[in-house]
Amino acid sequence: MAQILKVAMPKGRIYTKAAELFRQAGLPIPPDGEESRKLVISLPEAGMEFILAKPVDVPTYVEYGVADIGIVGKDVLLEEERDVYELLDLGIARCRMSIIGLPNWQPGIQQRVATKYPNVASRYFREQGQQVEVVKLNGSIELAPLIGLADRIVDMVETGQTLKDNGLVEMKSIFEITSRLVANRVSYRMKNEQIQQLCDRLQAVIAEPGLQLK
Ligand SMILES: Nc1ncnc2c1ncn2[C@@H]1O[C@H](COP(=O)(O)OP(=O)(O)OP(=O)(O)O)[C@@H](O)[C@H]1O
Ligand SMILES: O=P(O)(O)OC[C@H]1O[C@H](OP(=O)(O)OP(=O)(O)O)[C@H](O)[C@@H]1O
Repeated sequence: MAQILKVAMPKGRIYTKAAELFRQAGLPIPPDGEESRKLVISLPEAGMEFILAKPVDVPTYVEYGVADIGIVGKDVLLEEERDVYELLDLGIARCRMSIIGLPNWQPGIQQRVATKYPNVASRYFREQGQQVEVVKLNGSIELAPLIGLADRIVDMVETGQTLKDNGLVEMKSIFEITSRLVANRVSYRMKNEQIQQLCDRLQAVIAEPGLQLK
């Protein structure tokens, strides 16, 4: 009898797209239950358990092995730098991480950058040889240049609507972002057959031409 495979799923934007991918791959997935507050959903007949987590916490659960595998945005992987094994680019929840500013931005003596991704931003500007002060915010990042907290931000851009509505411009795209399937290193060895099977099924769907999950 196979062991239970524990899957950390991010609540929010990624969930709906990941759930659709699982369905198309013929894999079990709990419904996108807005009406339920249940966070651990067992599907014993399928040999799986789903842990519904805050997206940023998925790599933590996987690194500690309380989840065997997880789905998470590349942005979070770059920021958190958890020791997990990246198995598959799912190609869903596609967006980009960009440097954004006011249209008239000029480099000043003191440069301040606001972001939800302080590690990624600090690394990026250091590599560029630019001295900037990085300020961590937790949301509505576009506010920062509008109200004078920072002269630029590092944030996600998908449709560009948020930028447009706030009169900001995308100065440079620094990373293409998609969601990834990650595994705990020990689980990957101990539950290799189950994980590989799931991976193969997802891979088959991702490889289908004309797949509309983006
Ligand atoms: N337009 C977008 N803006 C931000 N993230 C996006 C966008 N499109 C896709 N993503 C992906 O979705 C993930 C964010 O999902 P979501 O917005 O549900 O969570 P969150 O804002 O991190 O969580 P919470 O709202 O609980 O703090 C990102 O990590 C990224 O990989
Ligand atoms: O290019 P767009 O399609 O407009 O998407 C980008 C916006 O979406 C995200 O914000 P989110 O909705 O997660 O809110 P938050 O800023 O409060 O995190 C992101 O931080 C941008 O603000």
